[in-house]
Amino acid sequence: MDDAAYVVAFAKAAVAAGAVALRIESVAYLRAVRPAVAVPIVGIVKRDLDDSPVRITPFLGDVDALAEAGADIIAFDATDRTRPASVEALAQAVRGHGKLSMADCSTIEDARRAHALGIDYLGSTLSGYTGGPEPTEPDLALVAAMRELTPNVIAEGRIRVPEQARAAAAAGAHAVVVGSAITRTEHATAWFDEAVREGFACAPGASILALDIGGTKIAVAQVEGGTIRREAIVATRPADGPDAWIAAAQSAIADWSLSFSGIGIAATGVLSSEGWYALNPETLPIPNNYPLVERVTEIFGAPAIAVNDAQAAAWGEFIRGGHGGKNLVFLTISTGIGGGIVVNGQLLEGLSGSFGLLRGPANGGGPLEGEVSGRWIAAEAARAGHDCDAAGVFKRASAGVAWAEGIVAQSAARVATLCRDIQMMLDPDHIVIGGGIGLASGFLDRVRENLAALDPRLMPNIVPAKLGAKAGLVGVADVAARRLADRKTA
Ligand SMILES: CC(=O)N[C@H](C=O)[C@@H](O)[C@H](O)[C@H](O)COP(=O)(O)O
Repeated sequence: MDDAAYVVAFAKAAVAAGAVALRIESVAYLRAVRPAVAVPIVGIVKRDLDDSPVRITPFLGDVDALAEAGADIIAFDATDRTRPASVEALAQAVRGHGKLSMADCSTIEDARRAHALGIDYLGSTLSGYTGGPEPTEPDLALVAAMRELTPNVIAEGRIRVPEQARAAAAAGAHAVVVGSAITRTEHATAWFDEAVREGFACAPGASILALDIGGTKIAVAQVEGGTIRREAIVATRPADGPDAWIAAAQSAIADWSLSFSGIGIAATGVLSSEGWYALNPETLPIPNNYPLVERVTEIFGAPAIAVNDAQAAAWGEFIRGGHGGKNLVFLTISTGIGGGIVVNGQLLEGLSGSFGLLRGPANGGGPLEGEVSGRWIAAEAARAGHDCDAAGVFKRASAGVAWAEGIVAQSAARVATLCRDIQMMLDPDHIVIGGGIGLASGFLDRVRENLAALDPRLMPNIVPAKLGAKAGLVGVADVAARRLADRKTA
């Protein structure tokens, strides 16, 4: 598309569609376009310099050439970086030709300086291009901040779809520049290509192998488009170590003739860029920083990703639980308490959602899960002289046995406090509760009863989990499909 004939054709098409001005790069293209359209033209020259990162109209001579070629407005880099000509000198040169000036800014500080120099238009052009990773969205916050300085704000950079152009205008832009989405057809085509590939990975036919490695069992499933096609479960033998756990998963599916595009691993503990490690080695004694993703990739021969099991389950409930909304907190209350948080449709990872490790209310500041979970319920029963597990305590509580009711009530009250605190911190649309204790008969009702006196506006919306033990498999398969598709197109 880098050809004067195409540039002229794009220019005419833009004007025919309603564009009130054009931004044209290079003196040659400006000369070609000038006689073809009647609208004002913002002219720039782009250069790659050895001794300066400034690319847009760096030299005073560029200003002269653009003015001569018929630009009405001349734009130049207005960032505070090493440069051949100062912003002030460029602005003066533009003024000297009787033209209007546009400052291509990267920050509000650039804009302030440019405005103080009397530059006519402030553009958000260079936001995101002066270091660090390139953002994907337009910088509308900068547009809005510049609008506080002057109404002559031009929104520019990464405006790809009409909705973003509308939002830029609504944020206070006087004009909106759309570049690549219109003229770099090779880029626009690549965006669609990427989106389609991402879709393929989540499509009904795409198979993901999902592993859910917990303290007592390992579930392996073939997941297609969010549906579990087959599943196998093997016991985790904690003492054997991770190589053996992976080998057990592999032998569990030895007779599946299966091809899959990727692997998602949901696992207890923390999955960090350094590897896999246990927060609570009692659940599973994971050696520190075990390279789980690398080993699984090697052994199964397909690309893998890994996510904490409760976080994977949170994602599974978010995408398939039918709860609605964009924000959700998931709690699984069983032998311990796991959790996951989805904010604005994004899953939080790392340590987030380690609700079981919050400080409990009892003396000593021990972890909350040690004062709520199934293990605690059974231990409380034993302390009271009754030999039964958590399920037995629940059975007796439902039958109205006072000591059992007391234990369940205490656990539910602590979960209620946790839900209240979560609501205050994150204000999620739903708090989804799963796990053997969380879903035990009457437990959620008791949690809600404890919150009955709360101001209704602060009341958490507590709902039961829908996917049960499958949530982690479904969730991690989806995370894998998305990430692996991203990787393919990166
Ligand atoms: C950073 C930089 O060099 N921007 C340049 C400025 O002229 C152009 O490459 C961009 O295409 C233009 O700003 C429009 O933005 P987008 O193509 O994202 O709609």
